[in-house]
Amino acid sequence: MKTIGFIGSGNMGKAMIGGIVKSGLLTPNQITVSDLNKAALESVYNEFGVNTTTESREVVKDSDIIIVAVKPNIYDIVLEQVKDLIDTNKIIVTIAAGKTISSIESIIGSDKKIIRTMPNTPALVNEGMTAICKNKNITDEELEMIKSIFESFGEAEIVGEYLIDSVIGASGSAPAYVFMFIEAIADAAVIGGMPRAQAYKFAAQAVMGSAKMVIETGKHPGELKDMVCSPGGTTIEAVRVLEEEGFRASVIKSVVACMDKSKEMSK
Ligand SMILES: NC(=O)C1=CN([C@@H]2O[C@H](COP(=O)(O)OP(=O)(O)OC[C@H]3O[C@@H](n4cnc5c(N)ncnc54)[C@H](OP(=O)(O)O)[C@@H]3O)[C@@H](O)[C@H]2O)C=CC1
Ligand SMILES: O=C(O)[C@@H]1CCC=N1
Repeated sequence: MKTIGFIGSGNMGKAMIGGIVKSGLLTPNQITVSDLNKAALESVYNEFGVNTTTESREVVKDSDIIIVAVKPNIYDIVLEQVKDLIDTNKIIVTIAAGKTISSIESIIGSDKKIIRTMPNTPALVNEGMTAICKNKNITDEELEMIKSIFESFGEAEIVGEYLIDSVIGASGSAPAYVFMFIEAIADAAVIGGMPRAQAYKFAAQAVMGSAKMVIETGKHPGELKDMVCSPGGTTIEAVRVLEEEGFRASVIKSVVACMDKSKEMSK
């Protein structure tokens, strides 16, 4: 495996660095990370032992694959600062919402190798979900190699770039809504007298187990829901109130708002 560099080691950069190091796909000395935030840099050094620098240009010089993990609004600034060091052998990997392949090509050149991805923070615990797309300069072997990096901390699928807005709605941003769901279930359990830490454990394990059932049984989520609802029982009462309160409609509306924002950021 080649050397990897990260520009930015915040929430998403750190989750990916942690995922790669814990998987053993690369050793920490094959990874170089830059960040302007010294605390963030210290944190990845202390936890994962990777090489660190405050200079993005060092990252580009030292790495075959460069993952740009800064906020979308400073992507262009960072790329402008390093573009003269990007040759036609290096692979630039983006993870930002709203940064299309053509917008990156317009900064670093359409002759460069570019991969656009959308990962999510569960990468930190080896349960990431990443969508990957590429520009015309990436070979099939390179695409597979990049996919294997993302598979080192979860699942990865190659998609057409037109699907990226849906990916952000379904997996990139989704952990936030799932955490809110877990928090709300736990709040209710606390109302019932359960200690908070125990409530998070019960709610989170129920969400994880349910997700696993969807993936492993292949059954329709509605069928799995029906299996929990005993006639005249407790669950159907919760389902009745969720429907009255517009639970599914509000989730759909929220995810569509997320996708719309992604489209707007891509203009
Ligand atoms: N968070 C998530 O769940 C996901 C995020 N993404 C994408 O990942 C990208 C990063 O998001 P996120 O990790 O949440 O953001 P963070 O703000 O947590 O991380 C970005 C890091 O980059 C640092 N930074 C700022 N400017 C520079 C620079 N010029 N050179 C090097 N480092 C710099 C920031 O420092 P400082 O704090 O001082 O600004 C910060 O530590 C975004 O583009 C986002 O769209 C994609 C999927 C999921
Ligand atoms: O909120 C955001 O814009 C980023 C993209 C997906 C998750 N976080």
